[in-house]
Amino acid sequence: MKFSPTAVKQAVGDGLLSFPITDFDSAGRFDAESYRRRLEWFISHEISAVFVAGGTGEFFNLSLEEFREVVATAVEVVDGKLPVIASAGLSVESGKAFARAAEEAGADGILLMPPYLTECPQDGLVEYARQICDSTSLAVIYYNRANGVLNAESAHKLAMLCPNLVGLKDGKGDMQLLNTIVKRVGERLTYVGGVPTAEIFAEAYLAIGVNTYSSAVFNFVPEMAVTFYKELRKGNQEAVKRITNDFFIPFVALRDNKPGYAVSLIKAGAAIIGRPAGAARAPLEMPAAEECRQLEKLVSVVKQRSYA
Ligand SMILES: O=C([O-])C(=O)C[C@H](O)[C@@H](O)C(=O)[O-]
Repeated sequence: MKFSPTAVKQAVGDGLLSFPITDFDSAGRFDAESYRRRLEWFISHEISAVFVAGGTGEFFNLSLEEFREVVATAVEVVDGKLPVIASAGLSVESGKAFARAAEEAGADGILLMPPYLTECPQDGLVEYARQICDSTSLAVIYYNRANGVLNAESAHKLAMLCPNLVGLKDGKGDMQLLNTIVKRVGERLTYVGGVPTAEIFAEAYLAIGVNTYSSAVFNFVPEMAVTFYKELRKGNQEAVKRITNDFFIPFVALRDNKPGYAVSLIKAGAAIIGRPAGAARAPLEMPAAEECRQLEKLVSVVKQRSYA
């Protein structure tokens, strides 16, 4: 089944969003077989969409050809059970090329990444996103992060210009800005919490009507990630507090040891649970042995506790 932009909007707006890491073999090449197994395992859990080659999936580290293979593999495995969203961006022209490749490979939507490197005026960002949105019939979710952050007026303008823009994913964690966007643009878009380790912001997101978020830790503690999401939505503050104290606060402290650990610690976590995906590519660095031991301890805490 293909998901229309409206169906993508609905699926993405409610339920936990998963962001698989991308598998590389020992020579550093994309490992389609290992990725296939990972996705089969992913979709055996309660999630509402699969965002492939996202930030956690090292979009910024993939060639267009590799990206095409990643998306095609995901589409085949997911087989219409959930929307598959793939990334695009960098420049208008490469954004269009990635969007085209995603569409040809059978994806249902695009996560539109910020432009590469340059500082951006607001009207320029709107134009960048508009041209890429116009080039595809897929649903687009704008990733409001880094040098590509739209203010509320620009988000509203973009939503008016692009019928296939269905969502905005926050990657900044500026609650004043996000709340202003939510209040200005309203239900025209769906909103996703998407800062690195989004769970640490999840309670704040929910309070302003952002019902869902992207989970990178789902890659290695999926049951806990799903439980956290469900308990949060049920309003079980005690369970949310326990998981935050036991896992997310120490995890975020470890993550903050080095830039890029929001991704490479996830790859280390996958190796710890016996689902290795190879090393993250440069410029990312894998955690040191002692950091991996600390992560292992966190994983064993999660295994010992029953959170629901
Ligand atoms: O594009 C990405 O991978 C993300 O930004 C989503 C991540 O899952 C992020 O929210 C996180 O680290 O939890």
